[in-house]
Amino acid sequence: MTFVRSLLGGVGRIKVAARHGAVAFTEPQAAHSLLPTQACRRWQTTSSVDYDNADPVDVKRLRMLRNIGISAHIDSGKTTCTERILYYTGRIKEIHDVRGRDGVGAKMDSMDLEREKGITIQSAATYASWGDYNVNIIDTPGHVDFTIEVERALRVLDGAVMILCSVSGVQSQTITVDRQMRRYNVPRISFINKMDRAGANPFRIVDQLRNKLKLTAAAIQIPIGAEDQFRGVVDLVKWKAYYNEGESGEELAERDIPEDLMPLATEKRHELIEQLANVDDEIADIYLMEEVPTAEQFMTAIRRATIDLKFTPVLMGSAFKNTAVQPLLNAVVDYLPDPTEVVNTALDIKDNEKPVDLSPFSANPFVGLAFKLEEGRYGQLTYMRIYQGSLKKGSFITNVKTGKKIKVPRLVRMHAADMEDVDELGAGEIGAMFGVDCASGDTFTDGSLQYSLSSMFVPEPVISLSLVPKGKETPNFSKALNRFQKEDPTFRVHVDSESKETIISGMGELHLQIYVERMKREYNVECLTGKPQVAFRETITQAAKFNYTHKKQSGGAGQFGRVMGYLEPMDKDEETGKDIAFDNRVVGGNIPTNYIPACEKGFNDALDKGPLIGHPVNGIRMVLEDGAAHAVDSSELAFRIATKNAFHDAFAKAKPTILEPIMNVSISAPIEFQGSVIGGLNKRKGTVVDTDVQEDYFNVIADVPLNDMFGYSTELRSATQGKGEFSMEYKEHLPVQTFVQEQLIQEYKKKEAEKKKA
Ligand SMILES: Nc1nc2c(ncn2[C@@H]2O[C@H](COP(=O)(O)OP(=O)(O)OP(=O)(O)O)[C@@H](O)[C@H]2O)c(=O)[nH]1
Repeated sequence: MTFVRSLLGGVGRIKVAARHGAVAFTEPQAAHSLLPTQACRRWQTTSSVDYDNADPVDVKRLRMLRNIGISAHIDSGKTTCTERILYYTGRIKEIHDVRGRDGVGAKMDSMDLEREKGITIQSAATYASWGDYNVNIIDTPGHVDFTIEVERALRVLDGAVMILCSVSGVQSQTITVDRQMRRYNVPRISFINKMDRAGANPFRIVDQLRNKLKLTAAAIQIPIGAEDQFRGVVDLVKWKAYYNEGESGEELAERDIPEDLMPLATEKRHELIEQLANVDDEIADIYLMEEVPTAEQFMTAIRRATIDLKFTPVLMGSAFKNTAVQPLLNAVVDYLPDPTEVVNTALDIKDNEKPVDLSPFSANPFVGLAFKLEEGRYGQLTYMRIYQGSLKKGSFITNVKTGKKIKVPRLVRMHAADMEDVDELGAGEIGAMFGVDCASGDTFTDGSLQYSLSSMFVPEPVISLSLVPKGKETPNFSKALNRFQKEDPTFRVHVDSESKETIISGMGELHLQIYVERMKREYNVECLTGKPQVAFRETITQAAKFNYTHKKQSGGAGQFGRVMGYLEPMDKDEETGKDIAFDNRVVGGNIPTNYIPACEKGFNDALDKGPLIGHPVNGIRMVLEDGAAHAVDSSELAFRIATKNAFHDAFAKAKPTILEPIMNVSISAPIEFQGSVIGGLNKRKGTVVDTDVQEDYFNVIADVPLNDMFGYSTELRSATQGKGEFSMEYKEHLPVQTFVQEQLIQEYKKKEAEKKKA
């Protein structure tokens, strides 16, 4: 039997030098890592797969395999749910709850910090057997600061379970997860958890899936009993009632539908048929004839529509109360695709990067994607999804990007923090190799193919902190930073060229705090941190010309370089994710070609520290059209300086502006505090996008500049007597208001002047 499991990783930066506790890094391999992946896979129902020419044993193995992710808003119960799945599938012998209530903690939250804080930080992966099926599960973190973990998981998975809370429903992070699932074309089933909670209302959540996420969704179950009387579910497809029995709900009893539930079951089955008829022709015909589909017709239609990304079946249960988790597992195998139902496309580098469909069988030449790197106790672990062919211990594979051939020294499958050695992993599977040096996102083949699988979407960091190790200098400081960067592409490190301070940046305060804490716990390096700073950016809003001559003739060899051209705003390129370009259009040799790279260097020098407030410059194209050189005095340095200064001149004329990260903030609190919460948001320059009221609680979603969110948790706590909750996620960078721009510039000038004095 073959299994799979695991998670993924980041495009690392490579360390170049470490001195005085500061670390310098080369640029990340960003262009490759930013390719959007929409184009790289699509879904198919089984008809176009060439099963006839494949090994029947391999086909059977693949048909019995599911690679799934579990994603949701924070605290919806993903970890609890995964724990129950592991228990019912026999992977673990006992149930332990999150937050270490019983001193053990859930199996999937294996880092100490995770257990203490009761949140999932690194996605843990595991596999389980359900009947004749092998299911590989990735438990992804819910907090927005760890979005990259979710992105990585979705890239290599074939299907997902989206968990929602039966009371809170669609929350801000659910919207993020929805966006990610769409980006990576992941078919999903939805699971409404916490059905035991007071106020649980699954049908209101189904409405939210339709209205807020615009999904064609329908419940395929109804609950038996409500809140603390919740005891099981009626399956509208199989037309049977299911109850969990036994101490931990390990027995699933099938009975007839109770009489009193018949009217609701009939109504909801009708709704299911109606929704399916909208997306599936076969059900549409049955619906028009006013008939009821058979269980088999229902199941094939739900499977077809789910895999085609047209429909999400909605299930419900209570992981914590051990109710209706087994039907969820049944739905995973019944409705989510196996690896042969996914068409993954690679680019053939030998053939002008022509897209080629990969064939998911083990007999084909090997193609795999290294999607996560993890530095563990026993060395570097590289997680790999095998797209075609098989990966064998001791075999040689080639890194397509570097051309380096390596031997697979050791191959394992992961079970949270534990591992199990294996000799071979077949097509469609996920596993990990030891001791292989590569970057996350690298494609490996057997050497006969030069295929490249496009890589993962990496969001921009929004917040940064300066970091100084306390006490004596230690190489562990740079070692830790280097490792974190290799693991997590949203965690960046750079050294401020003037202050020589090490600056870390990432997706939120919690994200950075966790790394500072891990430095202390795992590397014994305590650090002092500066105040969190918003990751502003600088850009221009109109084109402006430059014509700049750099000239110096004070004794010795002179310096001469003249550059002419213009700057213009540049939108992000959809294909490459790049929004910065240097375009050389000099003809006739007015600037000799050997000086052009120096000009480009000058342009890059100018981007690091914007002229307005010293933040990075984005969204700009520099077009070099003409210039002049001197036979004796021109040099690379002269052209580099000329271009940097020309950039500054033109930047000032191009209506420059500061961009700030805008956060999508979701707040919920008791209804009596609605006025003060909305008032608080207004004061923080928030724009309310949506509000809704459920029972005695209200939810509000607003866009607020990150710069105005500092201290918000304290404010919310005091405004709601500690009863309000909020979460936020990065939405976009937008121009700051004019007066804010003025303020920021003045502050920056003052700081610079103070630095000079000192
Ligand atoms: N009432 C109730 N509580 C639940 C249920 N499932 C989980 N919980 C509780 O909800 C809290 C969060 O559960 P987790 O399983 O950690 O949620 P998560 O989604 O993995 O959380 P993150 O990893 O932090 O995003 C814990 O206190 C659980 O005990 C449920 O079915 N009913």
